[in-house]
Amino acid sequence: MTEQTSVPTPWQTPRATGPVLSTVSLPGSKSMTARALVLSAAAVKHSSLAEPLIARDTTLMAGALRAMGVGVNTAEDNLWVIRPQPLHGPADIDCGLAGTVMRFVPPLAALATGAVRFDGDAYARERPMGPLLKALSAIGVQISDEGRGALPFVIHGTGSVRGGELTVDASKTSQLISGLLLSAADFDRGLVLRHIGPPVPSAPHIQMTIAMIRAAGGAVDDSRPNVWEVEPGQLTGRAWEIEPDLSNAAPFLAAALVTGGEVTIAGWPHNTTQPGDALRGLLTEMGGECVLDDRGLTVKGTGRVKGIDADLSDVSELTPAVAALCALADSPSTLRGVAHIRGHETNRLEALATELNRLGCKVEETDDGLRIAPRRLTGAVFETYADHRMAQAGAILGLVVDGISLDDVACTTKTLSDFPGMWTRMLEDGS
Ligand SMILES: O=C(O)C1=C[C@@H](OP(=O)(O)O)[C@@H](O)[C@H](O)C1
Ligand SMILES: C=C(OP(=O)(O)O)C(=O)O
Repeated sequence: MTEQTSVPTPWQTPRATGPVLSTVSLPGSKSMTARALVLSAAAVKHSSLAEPLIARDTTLMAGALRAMGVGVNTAEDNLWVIRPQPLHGPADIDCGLAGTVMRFVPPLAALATGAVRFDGDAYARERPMGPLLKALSAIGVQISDEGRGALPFVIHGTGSVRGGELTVDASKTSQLISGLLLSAADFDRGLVLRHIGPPVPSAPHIQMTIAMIRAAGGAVDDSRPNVWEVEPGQLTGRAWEIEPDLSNAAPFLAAALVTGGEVTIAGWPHNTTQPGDALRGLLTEMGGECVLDDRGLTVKGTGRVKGIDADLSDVSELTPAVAALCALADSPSTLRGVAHIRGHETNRLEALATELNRLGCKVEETDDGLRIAPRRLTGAVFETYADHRMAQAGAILGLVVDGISLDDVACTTKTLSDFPGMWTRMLEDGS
């Protein structure tokens, strides 16, 4: 595994000295790696993951499965091998700050025998878990959470889950739907899951879940709006090929936009369920020129960024990078549809407003997003709130604003093992 480049704290983000010209290879998708691991653990035969993401979130996911008895061999960086075993407690699961671990593992743990205890980082205890715990209780799973509806909690598995009809409110996170669907083929009656409430965010991530369950041999009916049905049945093991993480492409492509450079992300898939694919449209609207060809996705900027009015509900994890671009744009922007990112790694709307305002931008939080009026920015410490995407947003700004430093860049290991090294190498390639 690549080690994180040793960097001082605070980290002075590097300033671009000219247009950034680089080709970047990104590690595997966090979301696909997490799903492939869970589906492999629930399968009847062994599976492999080619080019998995090796970063904190996926290492914690591998650890969670191992703790319940699954054979997870990560000795080869580019080929992990998963051997399913009967799931059992007692087990302690560290969720870190990973939404995927805290939402995808509890339904699987409910299929184990014994007690499986979940906890995580300080802020993980603030992230929305109540609706998932309520949903699991409603299908017969015994949970001790002392009424908190949050981490820490214990799932007392009996080796089977009834499943059947279930109604949830997944407006706070799509991961509630994905987590339940990923284990539902192993529930006695499968699952008929119905969402009632404000719209579910991050719809492409649900499509990714469905596509991957089908690829593992599961039967999913998603023909009715807000209803997902998984038939009970056995999942097969398979060879998963993990695509590059397109959400992590955001800061690198943004570098082309703000410096008038040209950045290629190698191996960009031509067909994908990853929400990061929407960067092509977003960055075009913001003034870039995007070309998808055999080399990958190339974004060329002019150095001039246009403000946008955009509903980011499908691609909410891109909000910090897009907000950084908006702060550097030549016209105001409105970002909508992302109220729920107040429950991401930190309250991202509040954090973005605070940090961008600290640099001199004029940012207002709305009910479901941000209004951003660009101003001349001046350098300061950009606080990351342990959030990898806040750190990436700060790094984008630091390319063109003197004197920006991040209080903590190590938080980027959540989804990239060496963001500072990759960022510095991108600038060394040509700028
Ligand atoms: O299922 C997934 O892999 C994810 C779903 C989304 O969560 P929300 O629905 O909470 O936004 C996304 O923001 C997160 O980074 C990854
Ligand atoms: C929201 C995110 O992560 P998580 O999977 O922890 O929810 C993210 O990576 O932007």
